[in-house]
Amino acid sequence: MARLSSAQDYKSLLDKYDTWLFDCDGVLWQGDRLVDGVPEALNLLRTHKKRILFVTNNATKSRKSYKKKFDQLGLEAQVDEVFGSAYASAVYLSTVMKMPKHKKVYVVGMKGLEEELEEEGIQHLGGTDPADNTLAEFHLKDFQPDPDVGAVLCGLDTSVNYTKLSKAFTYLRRPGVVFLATNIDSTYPSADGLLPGAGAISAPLACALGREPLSIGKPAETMMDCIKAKHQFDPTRAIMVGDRLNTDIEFGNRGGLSTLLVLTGITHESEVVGPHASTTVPTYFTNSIGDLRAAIS
Ligand SMILES: O=C(O)[C@H](O)[C@H](O)COP(=O)(O)O
Ligand SMILES: [Mg+2]
Repeated sequence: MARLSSAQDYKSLLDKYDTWLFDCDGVLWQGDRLVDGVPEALNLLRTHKKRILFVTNNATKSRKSYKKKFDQLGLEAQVDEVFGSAYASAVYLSTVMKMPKHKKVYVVGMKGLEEELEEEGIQHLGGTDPADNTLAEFHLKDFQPDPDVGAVLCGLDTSVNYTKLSKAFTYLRRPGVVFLATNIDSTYPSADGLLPGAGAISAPLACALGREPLSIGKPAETMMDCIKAKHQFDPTRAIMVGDRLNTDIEFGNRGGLSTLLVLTGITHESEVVGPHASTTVPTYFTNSIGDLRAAIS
């Protein structure tokens, strides 16, 4: 593992890698606050004709709504450069699980997840339905489960409540209903600090059921398969830039890519160097992707 520091270090990255995969939360931004130097770093890569892909476990937005966020933040991005765990989950349901068209997904999650399911022609319930977004007492005797629900899909849901968890739990106790999570990140790096992540949304169901969900997002191969279905690239000349060791860096390492860990999100330097360092090791690490500006001649 190498700590990047000199301008030559960053210039050599430009020479070595043609394809750059960027995690979003904690790398490009924290919440809606852009990390300093990101526009210049991305523009530098565009100028050098590098292929750029955005690979996020955040399932609150669809690819189209991510494109709006990029536009609002003044960052160049195309919809087909964005791969979110909401999209990967919808593709998994339609092309890997091949869920029959009459079957439905009960969603514990937000609008972005529903939008991606709709794009893939998958029926869904729950999610942002006002009837499920309530703090009213849940009465099991009054609940008529939809017999066509074939899967429960959990993503980051800032409006999670006991009604949603109870409906999801009831569905998941039925034979053959699949338990899926867009991702199981433990925490979410907001602009003002850490908040519970998507993993904290599916954890209550895993506890109640005594079984874990199948997680689709990084570091799972499903996300890499989703990317490679649209973009062919040489992993030996590709680099994954991320802020979380057990998702981004593990994802890149498993895929045979080089990896660059940045310290603008979840991971602290003490987890990378020193006696308590993680066994998941990046190829390189640096403070911020904004440091890439040193390569601007
Ligand atoms: O809890 C979550 O869903 C994650 O913390 C978050 O959204 C991760 O997004 P990423 O860092 O993969 O862009
Ligand atoms: Mg991140």
